Amino acid sequence: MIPLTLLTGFLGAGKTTLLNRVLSESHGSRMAVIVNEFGEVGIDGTLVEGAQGGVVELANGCLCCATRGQLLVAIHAVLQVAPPPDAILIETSGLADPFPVLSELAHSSLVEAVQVDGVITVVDAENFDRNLDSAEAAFQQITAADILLVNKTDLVELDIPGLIERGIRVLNPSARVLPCISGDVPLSVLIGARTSEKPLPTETKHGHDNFESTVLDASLPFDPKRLEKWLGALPCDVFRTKGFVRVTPHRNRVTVSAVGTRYWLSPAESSNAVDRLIVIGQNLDRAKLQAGLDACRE
Ligand SMILES: Nc1nc2c(ncn2[C@@H]2O[C@H](COP(=O)(O)OP(=O)(O)OP(=O)(O)O)[C@@H](O)[C@H]2O)c(=O)[nH]1
Repeated sequence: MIPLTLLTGFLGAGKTTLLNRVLSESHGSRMAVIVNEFGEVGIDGTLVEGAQGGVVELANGCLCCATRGQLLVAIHAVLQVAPPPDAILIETSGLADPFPVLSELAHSSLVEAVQVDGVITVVDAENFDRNLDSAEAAFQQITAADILLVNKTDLVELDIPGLIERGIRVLNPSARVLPCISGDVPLSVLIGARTSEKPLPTETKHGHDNFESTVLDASLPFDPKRLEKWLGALPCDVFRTKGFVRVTPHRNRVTVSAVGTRYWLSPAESSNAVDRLIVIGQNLDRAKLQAGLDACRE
């Protein structure tokens, strides 16, 4: 049986950051990674580095609904690669309810081949309350977890992780809770994380709480100062922005990542990425967002 880990957590909580950390530390182990994105265009597949067992990207819909059938196809495909991977890690979209995914794994033709090794949920310490207030999926991600990583503790006051842990305990008393920065926890903690077989709900209330995604064209170079100003003033309904753009003066490609109005720009590793931004949020005004971005051009 090949161990399968489900990595979940709300939009921008730090799942890909943790995944890359795990991959960089899991020397010698062939890990296959399946990444799922809510938006129609996948970015995470480009941002995942070093999966020796391969990376499969499932974009255009959430694993817990639209892309459901595709997950089994993807796992079967991963298992057919020779030699088969030592472990499989699935990063769900930030809006995924993990329970339907677990239920599908439990009832599928895969029960003889893979075994759920644990559900790891990354919690964004800076946006804990907001995320829980905005989406049912944020509750389900906490409830389903074997391990909860309270991430981004560098961005909050010292007493906040403790308060978050108390809140988590109400929803999930049995999980292990660990505070961290950039998913920095020992790999040994994440392996074999399953604490107990949680009963799967017979019915799940499903929906994405009016979340939607849109793609903004970013094909011309930007003035970095204007871009930063725009990112730092995005409307409050924008939860997550990510993608690639080119910036002046040398037209270097950078990775853009923003959670709410907190943003990160870093040199892009990938040379074959497309210059565009994916925006995920509620009540998105695409025309206004594109106009705002266009105004940041050089
Ligand atoms: N300051 C700080 N930044 C962090 C930490 N963890 C992650 N980040 C940053 O937060 C942003 C989002 O992190 P990701 O790992 O992409 O989050 P994600 O959960 O994969 O996001 P989605 O899959 O798009 O929902 C990135 O720009 C990270 O560099 C942390 O502990 N502290």
